[in-house]
Amino acid sequence: GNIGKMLDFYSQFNPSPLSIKQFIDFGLSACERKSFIFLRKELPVRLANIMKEIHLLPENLLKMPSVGIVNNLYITSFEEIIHFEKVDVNETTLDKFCQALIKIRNRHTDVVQTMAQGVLELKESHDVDIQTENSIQYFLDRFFMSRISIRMLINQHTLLFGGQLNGHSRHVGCIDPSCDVIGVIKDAYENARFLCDQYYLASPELRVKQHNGKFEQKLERSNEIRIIYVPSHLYHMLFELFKNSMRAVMEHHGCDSDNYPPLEVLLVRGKEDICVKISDRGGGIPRSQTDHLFKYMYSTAPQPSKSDAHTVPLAGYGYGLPLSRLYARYLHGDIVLLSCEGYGTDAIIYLKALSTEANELLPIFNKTSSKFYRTPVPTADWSSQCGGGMATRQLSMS
Ligand SMILES: N#Cc1c[nH]c2ncccc12
Repeated sequence: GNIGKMLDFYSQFNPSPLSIKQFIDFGLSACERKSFIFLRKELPVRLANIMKEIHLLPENLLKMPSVGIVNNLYITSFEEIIHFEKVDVNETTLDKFCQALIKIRNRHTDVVQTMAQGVLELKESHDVDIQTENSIQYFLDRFFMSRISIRMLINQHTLLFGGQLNGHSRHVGCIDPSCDVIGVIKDAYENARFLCDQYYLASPELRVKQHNGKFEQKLERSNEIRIIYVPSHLYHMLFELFKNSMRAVMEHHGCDSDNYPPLEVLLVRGKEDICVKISDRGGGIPRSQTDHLFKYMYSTAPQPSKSDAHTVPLAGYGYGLPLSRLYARYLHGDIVLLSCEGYGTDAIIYLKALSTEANELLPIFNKTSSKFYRTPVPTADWSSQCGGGMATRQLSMS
């Protein structure tokens, strides 16, 4: 129908990534009209790009009830936004636009859980082959990244122009131009520790060290490490990693031990990277398992209902790790897990040190992405099957 035509039209455009610097400069000049003109085009472009990709999903997932629900949410929101395409720019339409954005943000609050429910419905109703699993991993990374970016644009506009006064805060929308990384680390640790104490009646201590490679000579002003970043994203990543590290330490050292090895956090500012390394002595995991922690299919298990969620030890894995890695990658950072099975795990959050390099990383709907869903799993080009082959016989001849 008409929606189909509008989707085709807007999905022809590539999303326009913004840098943190552009978010800041735009926010400081704070012109609601310019923001409206940009968003009434950019939001439909980002929505249309990911909506077209939903229809490339493996048939079995696409027909799951929960995926249908999410698809309808996107159609409703897309229709509401393109309504502003032709309106005159005046006080009234600017206010209506803000209200529409808030309504859309609320409508999509539970989309992550609903998609996880869709994956669960698929796991419980079909066998899932490797190709389907690869397509789901590829899609959900792009789908959740697109959602992170759309919510970022909506938050900036509603925070800057939604009427709430900024008070004396120096924040520009949800961006802190001078984010105190150590402060966010301590906040996330204290809140994860609270959950840990509630469940295990104990928790590992925290040791924080920092090395500011930028100020080699000690005489520099302050060697505090501050970056231009989105504190809520940084908090989300740290809170998730601290929960998982604490759970590993408490499960590995048995609940009777009275002193647990502390979590050691190292914060380093380099020329290109800011690193936050969380090291735990929680016994680690085998190398073969590490990848699974970032897999949506592996991380999807019947989630405890809201009521008993707090009884599960710091809640399964869920999508916390894959989502945290997407938050890091959204502004060209990353999260890497390096485990030594039998000893412990290092989790490293990489952030861009330069705000000019911290650009949005956005999925693009095009031939390349479409082809990914159709390409069969490549035939093996490395072999490790032992026994029976000629090579083995030759070896036995020698
Ligand atoms: N994220 C994270 C983790 C941090 N430490 C861990 N130990 C076992 C399994 C996962 C983790």
